Amino acid sequence: MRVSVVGAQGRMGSHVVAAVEAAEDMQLALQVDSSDDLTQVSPENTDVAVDFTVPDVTLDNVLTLIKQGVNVVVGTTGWNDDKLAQVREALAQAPRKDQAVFIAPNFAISAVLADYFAGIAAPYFESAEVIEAHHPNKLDAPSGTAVHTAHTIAQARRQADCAPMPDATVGNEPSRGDVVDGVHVHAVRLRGLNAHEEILLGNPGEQMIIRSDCFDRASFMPGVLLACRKVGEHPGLTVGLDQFLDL
Ligand SMILES: NC(=O)C1=CN([C@@H]2O[C@H](COP(=O)(O)OP(=O)(O)OC[C@H]3O[C@@H](n4cnc5c(N)ncnc54)[C@H](OP(=O)(O)O)[C@@H]3O)[C@@H](O)[C@H]2O)C=CC1
Ligand SMILES: O=C(O)C1=N[C@H](C(=O)O)C[C@H](O)C1
Repeated sequence: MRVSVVGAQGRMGSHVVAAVEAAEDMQLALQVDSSDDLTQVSPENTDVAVDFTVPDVTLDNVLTLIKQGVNVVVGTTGWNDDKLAQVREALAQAPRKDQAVFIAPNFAISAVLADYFAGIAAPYFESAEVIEAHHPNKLDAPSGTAVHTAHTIAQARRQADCAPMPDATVGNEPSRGDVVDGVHVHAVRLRGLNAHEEILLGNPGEQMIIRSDCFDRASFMPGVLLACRKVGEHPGLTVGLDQFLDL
């Protein structure tokens, strides 16, 4: 499998380059950075392109790669329903019928399972809030993972017909964090940290905390390689590594 890496010199991209080089069933094809022409990536040299760039450019990159006729694995954050709809539309007009795009807010197994467990637990608690903590070089806030977890919690609570969460705060106090799909999300940026998430769940007299700590970017690599191997088996758009695990 020939894998090209877009954003190859970045913190994640450089790890992906090394992981692909070390994988016996993969061959590193092109390394693309911000000054390079993305249209050099094509089916002649690439089976899967992996994008770890920045939230502002990832949609355009994916649309270009779809037109180029290659499958895409995306780890970059910044996705919303409108952007995902544009990807689906582009895939419907793609050069190949079986073309595939896979987007994951997080490739680490601890984070994927934390999100999954949060969905199971959320209907059993009156309150749920998310705290994410990252290295201070991160551009976006809250993290893509925390946004995804907030939607997971909200969806599980809607399905279970839960009552609104108790909260007597008057007005939209910034100190209560961002509100994503009705769930409060708090973002910390601290030197020394990498990528961490806590899901706090509360009932009268009890609390449960689900926590994921990614101390090193090595934690994301098995998920990235799994996605490269699986993406071709799932034509269309797939979101979330949980879709490729037997959960
Ligand atoms: N899904 C997951 O598991 C994970 C997701 N992430 C996400 O991945 C993204 C990247 O994170 P990180 O590696 O830390 O960020 P970095 O800033 O270290 O890397 C981004 C890289 O993308 C390059 N770049 C910018 N624009 C383009 C472009 N148009 N074409 C090609 N390359 C471009 C940058 O180059 P230059 O500096 O020259 O502009 C830079 O090398 C973020 O959105 C982050 O949240 C991070 C970790 C795990
Ligand atoms: O920027 C990062 O570092 C990370 N970004 C992703 C996110 O925003 O959720 C995944 C992980 O948290 C690391």
